[in-house]
Amino acid sequence: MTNSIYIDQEEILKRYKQPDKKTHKGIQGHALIIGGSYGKIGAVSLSSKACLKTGCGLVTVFIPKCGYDILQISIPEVMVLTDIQEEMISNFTFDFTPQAIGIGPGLGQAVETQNALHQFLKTNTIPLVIDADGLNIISKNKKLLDLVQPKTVITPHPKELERLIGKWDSEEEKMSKAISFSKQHQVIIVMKGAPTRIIDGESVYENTTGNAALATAGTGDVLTGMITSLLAQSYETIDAAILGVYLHGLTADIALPETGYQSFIASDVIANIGKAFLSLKKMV
Ligand SMILES: NC(=O)C1=CN([C@@H]2O[C@H](COP(=O)(O)OP(=O)(O)OC[C@H]3O[C@@H](n4cnc5c(N)ncnc54)[C@H](OP(=O)(O)O)[C@@H]3O)[C@@H](O)[C@H]2O)[C@@H](O)CC1
Ligand SMILES: Nc1ncnc2c1ncn2[C@@H]1O[C@H](COP(=O)(O)OP(=O)(O)O)[C@@H](O)[C@H]1O
Ligand SMILES: [Mg+2]
Repeated sequence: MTNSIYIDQEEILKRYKQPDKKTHKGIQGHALIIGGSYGKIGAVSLSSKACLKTGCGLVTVFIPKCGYDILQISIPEVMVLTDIQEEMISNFTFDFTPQAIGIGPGLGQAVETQNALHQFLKTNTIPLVIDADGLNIISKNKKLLDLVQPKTVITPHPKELERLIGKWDSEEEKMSKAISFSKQHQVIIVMKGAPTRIIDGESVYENTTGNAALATAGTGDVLTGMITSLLAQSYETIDAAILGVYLHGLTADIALPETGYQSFIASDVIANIGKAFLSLKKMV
C-alpha cells in the first residue's frame, strides 16, 4: 500500500496562515460558487455559506433563477448572479474575476448544463474545485478531462470516484488507479471517505479528523465551499485541499459531544468552522 503522510495538528500548523491584522475583504479573496438546480438550491446555500465562514472576503453564487430569493433571504452576505434559465444552468456567465471557483453542488446534469460546463472549461484559467454533478458530467464526457487545467481540485465521494476511474477490487487497486488518474490529468483528488485521502500524483495525505456524524446530506457541499474559500485566499492548491479537509473533519469532532452522531447536520459543520479555526490558534 502507498505510504501516506498523516495530516495532524503538526502538519496543519506548517500550512495554516493567520490573517494579517490590516487585511480587508478585497484582499481576503472573492470566490464564486456555481451550482444548483430546481430542488437542489440548498447545496449552493450550504457551500456558499461555508465558503464565507472559512474566511473568504466576498462570495458570489451563480445559480438558476429559481434560487434567487432562497439565496438572498437565507444568506444575505452572499451575492447572487442568475442564469437565464429558471430551473438549471445553461451558460456560466459572470462579469468579474474571482480568485477561485467551486463548481458542482446541486448542479444537476441537464444537457444544457453539460454544454455550459464544456464551454466554461475551454477557456477557464481560474483555480477550480469540481464536485458532485460537475464530476458526474465529466464522467459522462471523459474528453472534458483534457480541458481541466493542471492543479484543479476534484472532490469525489466513492460513487463519483468510481464513475471517474472505474470499479476497483481492493483498496490497493483503488489507490493505484486514483494515483494514475491524478498523474495523468494533473488533478488533486480529495478522495472522500473515512478517512479522506488527498492525492497529488505520487503524494498521498491521509486526514486524521472527522467521524461518522459527517455521514449526512450536504457535508460534501460544505467541504467544496471550504476548499474554494482557502484557494481564493491564496493558499497553495494542495494546502487548500489539506487544510479544508482537516478543518471540515474537526468541526464534527468538536460538535460530537453536543450533537451525537445522529443529530449532526451539514449546517453544524458550518456552525463549528469558527471553533475549528480557534483550536488552530490555540496551538500556535
Ligand atoms: N440539500 C441539497 O440540495 C443537497 C444536494 N445534493 C446534491 O445532490 C446531487 C446528487 O448527489 P448525491 O451524492 O446524493 O448522489 P450520487 O452521486 O448518485 O451518490 C449517491 C450514491 O453514492 C454512493 N455513495 C455516496 N457516498 C458514499 C460513501 N461514503 N461510501 C459508499 N458509497 C457512497 C451511494 O451509492 P450506493 O451505496 O447506494 O450504491 C449513494 O446512493 C449532487 O449535485 C449533490 O451536490 C446532495 O449533496 C445532498 C444535499
Ligand atoms: N463515516 C464517515 N466518517 C468520516 N467522514 C465521513 C463519513 N461519512 C461521510 N463522511 C464525510 O462526509 C462528506 C460527505 O460528502 P458527500 O458524500 O459529497 O455528501 P453530499 O453530497 O451529501 O454533500 C465527505 O467529506 C466524507 O468524507
Ligand atoms: Mg457530494
